[in-house]
Amino acid sequence: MTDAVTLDGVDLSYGSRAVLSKFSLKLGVGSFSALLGPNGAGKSTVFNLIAGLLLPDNGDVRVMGNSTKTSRAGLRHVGMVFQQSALDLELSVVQNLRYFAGLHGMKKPGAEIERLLSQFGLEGRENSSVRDLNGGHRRRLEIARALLPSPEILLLDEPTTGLDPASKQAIVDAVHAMSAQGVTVLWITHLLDELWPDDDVIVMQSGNVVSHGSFADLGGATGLSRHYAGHERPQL
Ligand SMILES: Nc1ncnc2c1ncn2[C@@H]1O[C@H](COP(=O)(O)OP(=O)(O)OP(=O)(O)O)[C@@H](O)[C@H]1O
Repeated sequence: MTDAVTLDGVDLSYGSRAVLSKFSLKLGVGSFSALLGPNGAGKSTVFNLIAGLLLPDNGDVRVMGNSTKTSRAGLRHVGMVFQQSALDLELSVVQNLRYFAGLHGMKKPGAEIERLLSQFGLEGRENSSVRDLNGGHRRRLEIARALLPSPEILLLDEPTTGLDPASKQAIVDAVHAMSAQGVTVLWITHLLDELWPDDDVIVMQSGNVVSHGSFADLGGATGLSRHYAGHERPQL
């Protein structure tokens, strides 16, 4: 499988605090990878390196073959959904999407906006103010927004935190469907019930990958919860 993302021998420190040391990881095109690990393991640091928001001190991060150190070209391919909302509450659903499309130089985004509104169950809410949407619909809009420029890679940092089960399921299903269509997904989560048997699971601890395999091969939720620590179990 061709790699959409490679981190090769990456060192990353915040001041004197070394978080990643000789860290390597590959994400194949169209793979769905869940990045798990206790608080402070380095998950968001990996996310930010792939997003180009951080550059490695040493080593290389490549996105669609382009090193983030020398080229921004690969980053055109990356959509991001952060824990914190990036939506403008004062604008309507469609205004948020049109504004984002403009930032990405999309000339005629109408058809793509309509397709995404339908895919994420937001038809009929085009003109609603984001302020009036519930948390589940806001998250769906956030993901639709990230997908608008048709990124080949989608990074999501705990996108379902705080959502009701139906909204959570809708997002989990939609993002898995994107991956089946060839989008490479990296999904940071603490919630094992969001994972499907064939998902690639990467468990980090203290800046290292300590387990890597399919969700099924790592023993599913039962097997992983013995080893993996989320918010609930701080020991790995
Ligand atoms: N800007 C920063 N300055 C200094 N230290 C930082 C900074 N960002 C992260 N860290 C530290 O780097 C380590 C890794 O943090 P990171 O946010 O990548 O972990 P994480 O696995 O995403 O954690 P969480 O699940 O809490 O989001 C932690 O010890 C954190 O305190």
